[in-house]
Amino acid sequence: MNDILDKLAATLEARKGANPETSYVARLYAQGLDAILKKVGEEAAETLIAAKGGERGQLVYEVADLWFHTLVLLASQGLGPRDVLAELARREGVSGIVEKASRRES
Ligand SMILES: N=c1c2ncn([C@@H]3O[C@H](COP(=O)(O)OP(=O)(O)OP(=O)(O)O)[C@@H](O)[C@H]3O)c2ncn1[C@@H]1O[C@H](COP(=O)(O)O)[C@@H](O)[C@H]1O
Repeated sequence: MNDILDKLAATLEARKGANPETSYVARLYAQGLDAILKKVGEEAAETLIAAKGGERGQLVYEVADLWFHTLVLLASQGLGPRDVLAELARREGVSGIVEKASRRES
């Protein structure tokens, strides 16, 4: 399942030297962080609308757009999906309720 994430991450890295005329990703990089953040925000909003609309296929489509743009954001910051997967792995098995309570104690 991570194959596609690794492949996409490699493509996003390679696009750092690509032509913004021919590459959507290179265009986003060239537009800068605020433009990438704007797309992440838009895709998050479209995900909310899709979820409220109740059409499962549309929700998957919008979440794919959201994940894609967050991967562009990570790449722009020198990060990648493996960093996020490592964080999720670190959290694995720790209940959110327990984790939140431990934050209050410290
Ligand atoms: N997975 C994606 C992917 N998902 C979504 N998108 C693009 O993200 C944009 C989403 O924008 P919106 O949904 O807001 O639609 P829009 O209104 O057309 O967009 P805007 O005019 O608002 O920018 C569209 O242009 C989609 O085509 C993607 N573009 C590229 N990829 C991957 O990135 C690779 C590199 O792409 P290029 O850099 O373009 O070669 C591709 O081979 C794909 O694997």
